[in-house]
Amino acid sequence: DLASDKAALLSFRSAVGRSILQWNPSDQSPCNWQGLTCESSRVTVIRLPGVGLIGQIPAGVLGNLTKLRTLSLRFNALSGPLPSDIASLSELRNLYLQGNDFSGEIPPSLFRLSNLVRLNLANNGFSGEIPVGMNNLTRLGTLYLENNKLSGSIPDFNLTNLAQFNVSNNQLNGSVPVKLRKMSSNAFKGNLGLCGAPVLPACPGESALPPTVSQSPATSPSSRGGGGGGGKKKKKLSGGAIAGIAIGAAVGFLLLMALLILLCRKKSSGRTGSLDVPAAKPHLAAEEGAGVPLEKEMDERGQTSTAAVGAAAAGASLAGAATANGAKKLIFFGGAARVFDLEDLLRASAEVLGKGTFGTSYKAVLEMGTVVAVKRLKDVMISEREFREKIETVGSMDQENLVPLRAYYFSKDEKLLVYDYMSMGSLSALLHGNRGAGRTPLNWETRTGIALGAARGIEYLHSQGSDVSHGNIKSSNILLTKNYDARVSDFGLAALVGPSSSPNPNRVAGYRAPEVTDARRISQKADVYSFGVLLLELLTGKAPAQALLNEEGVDLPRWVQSVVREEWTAEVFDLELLRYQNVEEEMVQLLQLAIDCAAQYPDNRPSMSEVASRIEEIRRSSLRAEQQNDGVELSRRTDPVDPPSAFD
Ligand SMILES: Nc1ncnc2c1ncn2[C@@H]1O[C@H](COP(=O)(O)OP(=O)(O)OP(=O)(O)O)[C@@H](O)[C@H]1O
Repeated sequence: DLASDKAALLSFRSAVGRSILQWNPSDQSPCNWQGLTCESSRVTVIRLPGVGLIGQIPAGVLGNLTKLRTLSLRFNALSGPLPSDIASLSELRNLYLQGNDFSGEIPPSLFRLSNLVRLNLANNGFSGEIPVGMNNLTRLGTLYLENNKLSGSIPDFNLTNLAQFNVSNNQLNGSVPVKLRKMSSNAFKGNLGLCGAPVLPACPGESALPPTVSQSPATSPSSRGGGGGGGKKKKKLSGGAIAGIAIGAAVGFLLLMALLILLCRKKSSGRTGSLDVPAAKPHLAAEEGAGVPLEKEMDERGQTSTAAVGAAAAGASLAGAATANGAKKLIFFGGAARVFDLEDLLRASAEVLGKGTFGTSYKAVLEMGTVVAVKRLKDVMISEREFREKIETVGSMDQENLVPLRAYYFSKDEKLLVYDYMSMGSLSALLHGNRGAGRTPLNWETRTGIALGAARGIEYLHSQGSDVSHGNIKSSNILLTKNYDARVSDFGLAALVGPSSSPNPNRVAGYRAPEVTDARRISQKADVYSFGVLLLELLTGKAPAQALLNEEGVDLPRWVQSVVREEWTAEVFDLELLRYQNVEEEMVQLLQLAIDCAAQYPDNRPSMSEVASRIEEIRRSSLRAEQQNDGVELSRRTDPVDPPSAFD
């Protein structure tokens, strides 16, 4: 009953939180104590993330809280073994203990908790093997065990609901069970002895083995200690054979990569360039011939000479760009200074930025050092007059959160759009591009600033008329200046191109509102939905379904709603945001706004101006929270230097 819950909590407090938890023992009920939730006069939720709990949880304490459904003690300094009486918490659904100093084995009794849905033991010092008993947790959807000292092989899990899984940075070895190989490759990295999953080395003799048989440590590619254990002598591979297999596999892999790169280069020398560009730094034409002058490519139109292919690999080109027939000129918008002409543009060296719905985008570095982004449109079916009319409308849109269209070129064969080059790339690249060690985390202030900028850009577009919408809001269309100011790109282009170029359903699937069945029938409310998904992406750090090439994404609105329904709101946030404890309230407010935007029925979604003012208010309130808590560091990144712009 509640009295025994209270007694257990007080024992817990005196063991690990005496000076931290301001729980008043003379209160009759513990239900109003910090971090607790009660239901039907029992404690059902303990949520004490990052409050400074320290020490060992004694046995016989937590086990008394028999109605507990959620226990979150993440990011504290709890140590020692996990008490085995946790097994008495038969109603427990969510156990979050990541970011502590727990040690010892994962207690097998944990696997009696058959209601467990989420188990996060990451970033601790757990050792020993992952118990096979995990298979009893049939409802388990999340299992995070990364950054521990777990050894042995991964048991052959048969958990049908498991959607989130990570065992990276342990000491595991052997073959990754077949059912887990669909998980992201990041889930297994940092375990020198694992094989079989994407990116990991292939398991030696894999094809000869039944796919679910785990490799013994002695046969894993990097087994330590010479494979002495086991005692089974038959067919044991010699050290030489293992080395041979490993070298063979490595050489094979390198050859495959070389072949792929060659294919990609061939592709990028074609008329329309290629998406598959190496992540090359900008090249000036003068620099060791790394970039290809556009003009040269123009002369060689249609021909894929070896020289062009080779050069295009380092600095791709606007191959086959405009036939500069003298009469045609670059048309500049507004008051933009005509600092270069078509000739300059064609002589610039170019690098493919990517291939999108409307064509291929290039970064072009002009001889005078000016950098611009050039979009080469494909499938423009409308007449020249119509094109000029429509592009004039796009060019006249002038708002600080839009990527300005500076100029265009129109000829029968070629349509080019010239934009300011955004040096920090897209929000998509920033969020998902480099999750490795060298990554600078994106702080709360920067994220909300980007959200606000993007919202204002879209709000401006919507203010141009009730039938004006963007139609393709997604994180790769939110570009960033050197100060991380957001600029919306790709607006107004849908009207220029033919039906075959309407946004590829697969590439926008994760952002598309449920009512949009024809990608060309877009609306302002559909933009709001896409923006809601973008907010969820900013908050969770997860990519929406199909937003990233080669990587699975998440149906963000559905996922977030399911987590929030289970009162686990705090768990949706990107780990990088968890350090900003003082703005938790604002994070939840922004999450609520995202959910409102992604409402199923268009009429229930707010307008973009309401969205922008709600973000503004959230930012104001974060600022107040920050000022009250000036111990928390919310410093901005060091600003990198932009290349010179022609239009500053
Ligand atoms: N002005 C620009 N400055 C810097 N990078 C840009 C610029 N315009 C586009 N890019 C980058 O070039 C790449 C290709 O962009 P593009 O707009 O052609 O396609 P997309 O945004 O990937 O897809 P879609 O056309 O479906 O929106 C993207 O990574 C984008 O971030």
